[in-house]
Amino acid sequence: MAASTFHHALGTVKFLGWDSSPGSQNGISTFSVKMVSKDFGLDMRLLKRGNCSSGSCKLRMVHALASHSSVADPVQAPSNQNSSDSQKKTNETALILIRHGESLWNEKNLFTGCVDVPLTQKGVEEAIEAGKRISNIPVDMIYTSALIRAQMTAMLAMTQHRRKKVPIIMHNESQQAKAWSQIYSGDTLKQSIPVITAWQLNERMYGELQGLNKQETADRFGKEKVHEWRRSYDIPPPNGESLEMCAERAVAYFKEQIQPDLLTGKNIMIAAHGNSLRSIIMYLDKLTSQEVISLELSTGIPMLYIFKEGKFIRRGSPVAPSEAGVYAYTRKLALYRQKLDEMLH
Ligand SMILES: O=C(O)[C@@H](CO)OP(=O)(O)O
Repeated sequence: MAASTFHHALGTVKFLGWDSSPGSQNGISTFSVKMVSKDFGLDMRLLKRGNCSSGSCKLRMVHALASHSSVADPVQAPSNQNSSDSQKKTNETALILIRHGESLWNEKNLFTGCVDVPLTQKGVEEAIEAGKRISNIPVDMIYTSALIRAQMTAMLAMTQHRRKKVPIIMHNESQQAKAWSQIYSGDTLKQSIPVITAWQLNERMYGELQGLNKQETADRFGKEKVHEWRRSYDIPPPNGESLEMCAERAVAYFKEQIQPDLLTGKNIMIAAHGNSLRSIIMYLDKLTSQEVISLELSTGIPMLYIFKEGKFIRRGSPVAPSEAGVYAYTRKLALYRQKLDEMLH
């Protein structure tokens, strides 16, 4: 069979030739292909049923060695699968934002910023509770900051998800880290959720306020001054980042890395911080620099958006995993939940 290109629900794939040992499992022949799609990259092995000579056969991915891997979730709404025009049909996806649970420095009322502080016991419980609230919402990819409090929150929340996929942190910091963390089972990969960590989603850098007590700082510099440092849009704390500076990197990252994933039909969760999320919400909700001043985010409360036809529709925070309104809101969420119910009962 000559080299040729196929269109598959996962992207365009280029046939490279037969696998060196074209085995046969239950009548299924294997061959190797190279994904052309920039979203998947690298080599992927596909299975094809029956005779391959026609070139019009259906492909099913079983094995991927992609660094930025993603796999079709078998518990997706039917309209999400098996069609080359799935790009058109998957233009409605879920975006979940979660501010991390309470950290040890939140508890002590200290400015934290980019200092890497873990969760308190209460923060652990908040993350678990957040996970319960989103346990029926599909998650294909997770983005977190580089800080442990956001990563703990994402991981603890996912322990509650009914789909029971395993969140796996991608290590792309070096070729070796990437090579050493490869997964060699297609089935295992299908049960995994890639977790991308990015410093751009970190909390705003609080400069010389980091480690200082918020109350003592207010007593020393005045309540108004400290409020200006904490909540104004463009006034930075001493040697730190203003919200505007934080937005420059966090919103740029969202637009360049996360939004393209939403556009290709992936459901995404972002676990990050008070101010990096405030800047992203400012972009999603088109808030002015005046409006964002009064936006406050509680720890461990998930917020749901639906991304549809290029627009972000704020759905609010699911009050409980059983909240009917959230799942009835789109046909896809309702179908996803129904499929989970069928699978788990
Ligand atoms: O200390 C911090 O890093 C942040 C978030 O906890 O505080 P603030 O609410 O002042 O932005």
